[in-house]
Amino acid sequence: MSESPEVRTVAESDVADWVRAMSTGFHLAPSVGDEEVAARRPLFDLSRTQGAFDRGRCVATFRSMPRRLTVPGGAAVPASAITNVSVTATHRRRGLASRMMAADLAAAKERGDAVSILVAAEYPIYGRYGFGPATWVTDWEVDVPRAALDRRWAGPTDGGRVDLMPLEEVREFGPGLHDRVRARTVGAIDRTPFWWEMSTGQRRFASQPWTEPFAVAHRDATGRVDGLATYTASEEHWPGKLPKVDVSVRQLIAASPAAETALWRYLLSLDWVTLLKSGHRAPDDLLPLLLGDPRAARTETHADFMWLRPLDVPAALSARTYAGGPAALVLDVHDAAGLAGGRFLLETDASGAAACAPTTASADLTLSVADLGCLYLGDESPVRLAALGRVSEHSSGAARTADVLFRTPRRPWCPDVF
Ligand SMILES: CC(=O)SCCNC(=O)CCNC(=O)[C@H](O)C(C)(C)COP(=O)(O)OP(=O)(O)OC[C@H]1O[C@@H](n2cnc3c(N)ncnc32)[C@H](O)[C@@H]1OP(=O)(O)O
Repeated sequence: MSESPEVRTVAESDVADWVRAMSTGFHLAPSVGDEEVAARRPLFDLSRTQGAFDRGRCVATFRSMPRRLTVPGGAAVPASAITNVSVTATHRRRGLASRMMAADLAAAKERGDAVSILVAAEYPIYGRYGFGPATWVTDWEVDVPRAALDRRWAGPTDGGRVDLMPLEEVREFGPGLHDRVRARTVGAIDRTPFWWEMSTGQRRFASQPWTEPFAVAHRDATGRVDGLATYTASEEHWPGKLPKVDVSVRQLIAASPAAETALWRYLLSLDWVTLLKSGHRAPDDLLPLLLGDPRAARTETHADFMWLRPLDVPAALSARTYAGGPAALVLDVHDAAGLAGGRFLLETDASGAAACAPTTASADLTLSVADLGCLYLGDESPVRLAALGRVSEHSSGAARTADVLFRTPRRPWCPDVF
């Protein structure tokens, strides 16, 4: 075997080769034009962008970005969001991804990030690095004619209204609305100006063909924008003279159930539309139960989505709120990488607030840092993990106590691919 490639942060002069390597690793294209490199360049913080170089050529890519992650109770914790992890096929399974991951996690820990997050391309990759699936997604396809909804729907009847909106206005209203939605959505992350420019066509990548979406906003009775949906429609077909159009939702965010309901009703009442593709939603999204016949919403995808790795257990656990307090629980967290493990006392009060600090008291529960990642946003059940043998109970009923404390009434949801 040839000598081991050099793993390091990239310099400005490496960027084009790094983008080419990432494009190769993701099977996008073997070469990348200057225009595409320039379009992607604002995304990279070079101090957080790593590459592996073999004889001067980039063969592996990895970068991370600062994000704020909403946790139960509405606080946002500093998160290191990992993306663009790729190793060229000729260099796989030699530990390159592991070396870049170790360097990035150590830097995130050093910076004081509470957690690292990522969207896993494949389930088996990231558990070994201490990540566990913290949010899941469901995509539905609604057979609209079978949805048993009144097709005479003509807009909200509670004083709200639904209006189509040009994309310039989406850029104006979207960020403020998203901040409100994010504060009430456990698992959501902040969106950058770049995100809004990409999603509204102001910035484009040559490799990604652009279709301008329709945008529709919901305003409450006071006229304030409190919901936004963007969507595209397929070409229409007329089999047997019956109109047939698919609508694909790109995003649907809402700051109230009324806005969310009105936007789904609008989409489900579009004339000619026979199929509505929801895109990635929380598994307990309102959508199926808004239908007269929820079976008309067929689950197209149900899968893990955002994976989370605790880096600072006391900071992460004391940032969120808990149900059923006051309570105390000692967690023994195992972390093979030596970044976040230890024994911690979690104490919650009746308001849901918590303190968490290292302790020498005996443990109630033992679990891996990856399984703490599964529990952190409230999605997974400690009782279920105990049944699987992944959480060990040392005091009777401790898993059940943890279940009451950690789980949330609604499931966490990260609306964005990153
Ligand atoms: C957040 C994101 O960016 S997700 C995108 C991830 N990228 C992709 O899926 C693109 C295609 N795949 C790749 O580029 C590479 O295969 C990667 C990045 C997934 C892995 O890179 P490698 O350098 O081969 O990983 P590395 O050699 O460090 O492997 C470490 C361990 O993970 C295992 N592993 C790596 N990838 C996979 C996989 N896809 N499925 C199962 N196990 C895997 C290896 O077998 C190895 O196991 P071991 O420690 O028991 O020997």
